[in-house]
Amino acid sequence: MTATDIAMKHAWTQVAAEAARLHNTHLSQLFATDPVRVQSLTFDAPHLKADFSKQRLDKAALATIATLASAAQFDEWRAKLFAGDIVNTTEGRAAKHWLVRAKSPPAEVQNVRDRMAAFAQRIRPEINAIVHLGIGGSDLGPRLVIDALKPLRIQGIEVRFAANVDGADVADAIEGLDPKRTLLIVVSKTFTTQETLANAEFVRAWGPAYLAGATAAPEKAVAWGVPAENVFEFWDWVGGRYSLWSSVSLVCAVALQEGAFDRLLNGAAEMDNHFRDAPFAKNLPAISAAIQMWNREALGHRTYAAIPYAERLRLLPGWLQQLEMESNGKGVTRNGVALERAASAVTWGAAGTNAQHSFFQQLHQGVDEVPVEFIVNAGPQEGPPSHRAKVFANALAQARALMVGKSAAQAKAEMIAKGASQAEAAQLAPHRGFTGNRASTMMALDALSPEALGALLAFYEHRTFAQAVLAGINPFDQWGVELGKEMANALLAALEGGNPPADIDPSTAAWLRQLRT
Ligand SMILES: O=P(O)(O)OC[C@H]1O[C@H](O)[C@H](O)[C@@H](O)[C@@H]1O
Repeated sequence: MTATDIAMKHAWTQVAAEAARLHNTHLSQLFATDPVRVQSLTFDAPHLKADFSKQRLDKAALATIATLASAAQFDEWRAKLFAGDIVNTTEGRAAKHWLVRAKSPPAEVQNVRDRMAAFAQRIRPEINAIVHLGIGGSDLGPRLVIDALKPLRIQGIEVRFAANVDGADVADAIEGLDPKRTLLIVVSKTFTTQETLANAEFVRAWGPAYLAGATAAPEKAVAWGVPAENVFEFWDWVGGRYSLWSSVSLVCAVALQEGAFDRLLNGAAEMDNHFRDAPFAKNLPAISAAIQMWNREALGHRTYAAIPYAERLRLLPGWLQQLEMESNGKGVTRNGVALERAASAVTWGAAGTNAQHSFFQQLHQGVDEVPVEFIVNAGPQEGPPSHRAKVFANALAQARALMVGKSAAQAKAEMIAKGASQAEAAQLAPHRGFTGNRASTMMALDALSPEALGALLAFYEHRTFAQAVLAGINPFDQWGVELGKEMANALLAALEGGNPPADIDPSTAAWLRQLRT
């Protein structure tokens, strides 16, 4: 065991003791004993405010997690990230996604930005549609940004995305478009991804007039047929799920109004400065990481739900899912030692208020507690002005209901007051009671501007990194996706008429026989 491992083990004993102290404390009680709880557990960062007062922890618990952060060498790892040191140790790479959005980037980054802007200006008058093909990190980020910033979209340019290798996706993507006025953008860091290349072959054969690519393997894109002048590079030091700031978002540079993409980068850079410079105790991504870790590793909540109460952020949970689960869904420490506790929870969610009418039932009355992260847009909103208060009322009500609940006795009394008989009320009370005491965070963006969106997404990137540091893992590799890819290649050959692999198991063999084309 290294000295760091020993220090972290010791700090964990203290964190676990704090968790045991607070395990049976009702959230409402925490407010009763601390009149300044809201102020002391609300944190600000550029464009973003977060209130953690409805989480099951107090200042003492947070201070204990801070000792874990120093045992885990949080300051040192953060410095390494921003120094461009090799933090992705299994692949021998830096993780410099922050450099791609820097205010004064190096020449190679600025050069691509300038080429993207020039390309955007040149191509806009020629097209009325863009088909963006990519998957995972080459899809989820730009898809979210295009959806979130719809009011800033250029009129007259339709944007379609396809990722899935189920042909329905790409068939939908070109449906009704005029190839003579369509720009196809093929996005793949490696330019080897089966799904993206299969979709790209199909759309290229359909005959789009314009073709561009975004990749960290420009020679492969050119060999595939993208004109060299339309290949926009990014670099192996930008992880796929951290890449939306790069040429991966060429679609945003073209389809959003002039300057919007730069504003997104600027907002992210503001969050970078905050994360880089603020001490742990005032650092929003770091504190939020500590709370994520507290919920997962100290209190044992296996999942959490991210619920944006903003329709324009409806794609946020999907993007966040890849970011967090592909980064921190790991089983060993940086040194390859099996983890004693999980490094991250299952991330899932959907936009409110829709989510209230589908799965919130379980959040309120299911046996397992699922911490919820609410995100609201406190700035101007689109559509009918009277809707604004309704969105906020619902978000606040859900968070409050999760916390305060309603006892069976209270439910019974309410029913009797409304005229139910004693027997009927007694029978229904257990069904109509809520345990409450369920944790949530309330976060607010100052607007749904490109800057605020950039800051929010960068906040999540840094939180993911900070959580990885607290868990002692490498968040920048994804070896777990490789095995399935290798097997898919072998099975594809068998499905297309070749022999099944010699070591095939009986179940897969039976399915191969059934599904063979
Ligand atoms: O951008 P690409 O090289 O096509 O990769 C697309 C995606 O596929 C891989 O399987 C990885 O798991 C993702 O991290 C990546 O974003």
